[in-house]
Amino acid sequence: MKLSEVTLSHHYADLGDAFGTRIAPTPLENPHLVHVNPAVLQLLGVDESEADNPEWTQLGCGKKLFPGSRPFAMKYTGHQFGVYNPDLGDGRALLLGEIDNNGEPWELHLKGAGKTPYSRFGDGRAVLRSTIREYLAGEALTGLGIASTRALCLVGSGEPVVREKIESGAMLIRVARSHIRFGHFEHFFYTHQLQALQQLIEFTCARFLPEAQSLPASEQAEALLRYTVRQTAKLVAGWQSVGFAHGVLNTDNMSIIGDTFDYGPYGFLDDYEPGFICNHSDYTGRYAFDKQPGVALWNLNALAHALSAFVSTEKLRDCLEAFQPRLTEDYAALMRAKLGLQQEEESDQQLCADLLQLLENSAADYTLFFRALSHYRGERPAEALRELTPVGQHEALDQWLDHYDHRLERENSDCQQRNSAMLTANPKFVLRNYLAQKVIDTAESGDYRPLRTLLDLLQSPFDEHPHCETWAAAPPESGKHMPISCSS
Ligand SMILES: Nc1ncnc2c1ncn2[C@@H]1O[C@H](COP(=O)(O)OP(=O)(O)OP(=O)(O)O)[C@@H](O)[C@H]1O
Repeated sequence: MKLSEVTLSHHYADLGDAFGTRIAPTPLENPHLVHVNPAVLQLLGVDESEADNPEWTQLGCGKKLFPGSRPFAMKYTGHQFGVYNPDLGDGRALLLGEIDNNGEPWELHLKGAGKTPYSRFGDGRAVLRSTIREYLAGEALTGLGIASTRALCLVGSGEPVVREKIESGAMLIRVARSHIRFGHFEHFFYTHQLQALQQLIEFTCARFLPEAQSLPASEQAEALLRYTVRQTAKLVAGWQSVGFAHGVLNTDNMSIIGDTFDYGPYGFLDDYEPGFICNHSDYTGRYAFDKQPGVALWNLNALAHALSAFVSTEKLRDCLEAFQPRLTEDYAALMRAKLGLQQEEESDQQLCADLLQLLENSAADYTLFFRALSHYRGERPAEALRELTPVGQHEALDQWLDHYDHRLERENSDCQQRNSAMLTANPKFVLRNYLAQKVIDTAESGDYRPLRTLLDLLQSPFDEHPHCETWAAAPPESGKHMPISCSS
């Protein structure tokens, strides 16, 4: 379809006033188009050639609305760093409505759209730096096969926005099948609005669990929790396998359908460091990389608590108990693929744990090591792998490779086929923070070409892209552990 044929409909906003507030965006001053995402246009059923349509500037800066759009700030609450905050909601974003692509609805959400009743002390704005980070991350996770919200377009402006320093305001249109967070359910539970809570459960089930639609309320709520537990386990398994740390896993940043949601101070691992804390403001390491599975379960507990109005404690517990085994199974399958193992053996878990220990002891680059292992053909010395580990760890590396060789013998797989399969499981390009910062720096000086290059690489991170080797390199020491704060 052409851009001119797009009409938005409203299902969430039509649930009623208890769910949020209708409010128009506050347009950005002096807007200019930074990027339109052809891959997302395709998702929405809009012609890719429409990426060149000048209308995006006005649509993406809040000046012009899509036909049918009735912008809506959603009300939600949530637990932030373990503490319940009743005052949350879309404080700088608006649900514009949804596009139906052949029966598949996609919601459009304008981020940075100005103040709403839920802005508290905020200015309702987002800055170019943080919108670029969100734009890149959505493509990076999607490219790696991990569920994520994505961005349709990004608009910059000449509007000054005060953060730690003066930055420029920007807006992006976020696209997702749903913007419902755990915190939406918590809001209705903690304010004792049980009828609205039931409405929300019914709405979510109708969208994502049609088989549960005709069930009574209690069974719908239980089915929903089971579904979210499953989706969240799959999501976290994906994060842990690629070395992604979200940074702010508050319950208002947890999507009910298991998308990676709200990109703030996230980070991909450079050196393999399980305790990696990417959020500069996370003083206790609550959201450290290796804490994510436990925190996700904590958040699921908070969701379960919100559903306790309808579901018995025994049933809630039963749903939650499915999380750990599901996560372990999904993670093991992903790690087997990274190691080129097709069959499943009990000892694989140990083989994987030993490798991770070796990587940790070596402070080896997580992505580069697995990519190099994808080219391994049993050679000794394994030069490419040795280059990624310090001399003092070479003996341990050889020992691990001996075990790996034995395991591969039992697989009896063809080496070339294994290498090819591993190259589709171990990316060459990940969104390292120093790369994100590099394109932000150039974008802030008005040059968006590096941003476009990085987006292309992240959309096909398993391909070789031979002319882009520098984008695959490990960061210089100064590019590791960049202090990324929540400010956005
Ligand atoms: N500049 C701002 N102005 C107004 N409200 C804000 C601002 N920044 C954050 N908020 C609000 O503070 C709360 C927590 O913010 P958080 O950074 O988790 O979300 P966000 O990045 O603004 O949005 P989202 O979760 O939709 O991606 C949310 O209610 C959010 O709307």
